Amino acid sequence: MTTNEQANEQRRVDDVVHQIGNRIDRTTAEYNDAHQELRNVLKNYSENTSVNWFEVDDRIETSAELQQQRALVSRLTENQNIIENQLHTFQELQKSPYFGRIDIQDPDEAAPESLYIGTASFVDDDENFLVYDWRAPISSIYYNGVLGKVAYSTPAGTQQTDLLKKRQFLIQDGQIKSMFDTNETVGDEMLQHVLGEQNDATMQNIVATIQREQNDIIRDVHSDLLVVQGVAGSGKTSAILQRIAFLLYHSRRDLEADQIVLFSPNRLFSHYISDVLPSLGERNMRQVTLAEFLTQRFQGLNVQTQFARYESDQQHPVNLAVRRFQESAAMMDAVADYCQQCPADQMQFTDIRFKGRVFFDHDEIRAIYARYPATVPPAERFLKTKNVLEKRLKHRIAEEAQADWVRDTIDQLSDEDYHNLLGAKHLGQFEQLDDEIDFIAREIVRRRFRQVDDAIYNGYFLDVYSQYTAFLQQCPLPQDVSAADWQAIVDRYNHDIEFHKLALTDAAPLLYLRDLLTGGGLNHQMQHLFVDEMQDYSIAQLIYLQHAFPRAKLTLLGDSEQALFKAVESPESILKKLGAALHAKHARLITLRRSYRSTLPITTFAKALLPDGDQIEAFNRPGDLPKVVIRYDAPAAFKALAHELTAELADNQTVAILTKNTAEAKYVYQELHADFDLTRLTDTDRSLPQGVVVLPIYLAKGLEFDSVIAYNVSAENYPTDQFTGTLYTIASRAMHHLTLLSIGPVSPLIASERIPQSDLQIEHELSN
Ligand SMILES: Nc1ncnc2c1ncn2[C@@H]1O[C@H](COP(=O)(O)OP(=O)(O)OP(=O)(O)O)[C@@H](O)[C@H]1O
Repeated sequence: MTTNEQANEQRRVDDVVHQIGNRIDRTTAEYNDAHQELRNVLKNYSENTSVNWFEVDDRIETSAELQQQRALVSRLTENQNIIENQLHTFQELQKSPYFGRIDIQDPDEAAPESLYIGTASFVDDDENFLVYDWRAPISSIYYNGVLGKVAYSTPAGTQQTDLLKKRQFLIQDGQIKSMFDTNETVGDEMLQHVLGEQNDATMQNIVATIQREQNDIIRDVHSDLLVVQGVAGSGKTSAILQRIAFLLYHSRRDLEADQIVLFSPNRLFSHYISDVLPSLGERNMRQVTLAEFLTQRFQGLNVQTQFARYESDQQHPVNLAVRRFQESAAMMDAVADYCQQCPADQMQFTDIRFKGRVFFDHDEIRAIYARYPATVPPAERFLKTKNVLEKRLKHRIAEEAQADWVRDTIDQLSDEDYHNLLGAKHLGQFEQLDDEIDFIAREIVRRRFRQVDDAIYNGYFLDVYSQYTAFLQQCPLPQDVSAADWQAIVDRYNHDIEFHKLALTDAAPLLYLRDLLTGGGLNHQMQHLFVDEMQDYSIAQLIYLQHAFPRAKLTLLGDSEQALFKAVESPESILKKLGAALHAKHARLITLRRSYRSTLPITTFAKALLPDGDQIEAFNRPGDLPKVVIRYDAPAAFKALAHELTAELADNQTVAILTKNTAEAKYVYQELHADFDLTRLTDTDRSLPQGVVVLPIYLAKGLEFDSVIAYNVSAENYPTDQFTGTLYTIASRAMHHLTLLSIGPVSPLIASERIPQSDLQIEHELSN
């Protein structure tokens, strides 16, 4: 690239930055006006709320006026927020207005045109696009096309053009730091630069360097089930976030950020990714972990977390055949069949009680339920039963309203209470005073019986926990599960429930059973459901999530090699299984094989841990070989660990010691915290502190660190290939440096012929 050319480009950058600066001035003035207007209205509002609270008629009038003012406040606040967002977008653009340029020659145009692409559009006062949003239809050429004839989709159909030039820029604070012309989709030079940077504790957007396969994930608007299987560090999480930004742009009118939900692996991760969408001018989607979701659905029960189960699996043998069945689509089908045919006499109805006495007897409830034929779906029968109970409750209220205690209560009501009970009804609305008194009487009784009303509304008259036991008792079992093993599961479930506990494996089938029988649990608002680290979810859980969010399109992302909780599966078999279980109409699998996170030596080592690791393509970023440090007792090991830590801290911003489980993390913390600024992270932590962190690997899922020290990769600690996924996940968290500390002989997974010694630096101290 000639310096002349760079000077021309810099002149354009200067001009665009100048125009953005002018726009910022104007927008700031607009913002100040909007802010002042809002303040005036708010002042007026707070003055109004302190008057006229004594006379009922005045109160009603005041309330109408207040409602009008509240609507005005909300409109002005929204307006102020919009201007504030615009301002923020312009301020970001001013620093780095764009990262790409494409020159195209449209068939019906005389001359070629240069288009510049950035994180948002910028249009000058004459309606010229000085910068195109990276999500605009034309921008897809930048990510997908190689020079020559290219096509791109627009709302009006596919368009053709000739791509003459593709240029990438790195612009910081208005200055071009580097620029390259490329024929590739997005050239490696730029990626080298971006990936070589240090980690700054939160994830960055990748819009300047999105790769072709990632772009397919981001721009897919047709699939109802999109499964992404990508190796560690291949940009799955990045792709989800840019996909959300794309979807919000693409469906601006009918999709809001809070109609998108992401199931994330842990709370640290939620925080780690929280800056990406705002950096693209979008609001964050909803985020929830599986544990949070289940806790919310099972209020009052202590549901086992994935982490607790992982820890417990390491200590107690697991009956794999039973576990496989409990987590399968067959189990969920069995639940659905059971609910569909469950006769009234097997429904576990319970009494609705009030003040220690039976208000509605369970046999009365059963008789109502039994009125409706078995052809009516169970949730509908349940709803009809609720309606009948509501009617009967109304009747009981009317009867009770005649009781003496009610009349006595009315006599003692203050004016204020009387008006409160009248609620929206105006004084004098009733023709007879008796009617008004009757109304008040029923209102008093209704409030007294609210608990019964709530019990009916919430369907508390069905004991879903015993119903689940009844289901388990009759559940058809696969051949490899014996009746005795199954009975042990039923007993354990009953025992747990008694202590308000629930095993993770029971959560999805139990929720499914509850929803199918009672008709609750559905969220029709969500339009997109994303599940990251899907390999840690059972098919049963995914089926439940799809059931719970019936309108949502699904994007599931994972890496079966990183399965800490179960065995590895091939992407194709996963898609087949999911497509069938989730009844997808348009299922699509995208496989990402190129790993971007780690240096070449780290990825080379990590992939060699896996039997089929040669499918992983390492990005060619140079770096030091992973270092294996072997010591033969704990004191020597901690001395070495302290030494390594000091060295790593000198060169890196984020250093993590990753362990196999919580017990190890606690131990490492005990040994080191006196000498280092060290934080042990647990599943309640939400953000990554400065200094060194120590945490079990399952809490580091989805995260990355400049330097990783894997604690105790000895043969004793990682004896068999059951731990391959754990070790691979640990190694693949490292961006620039990886150290493997072993106390005693190193794991056979590392001392394997698949890993040539030349791929490692080995520091071996013989015991004396
Ligand atoms: N196209 C890209 N341009 C620049 N950086 C990228 C690109 N794709 C991925 N990266 C970077 O690679 C790293 C790994 O990405 P990400 O965390 O999205 O991968 P992942 O597949 O979700 O990883 P894992 O499954 O191991 O958690 C991040 O630092 C991300 O910014």
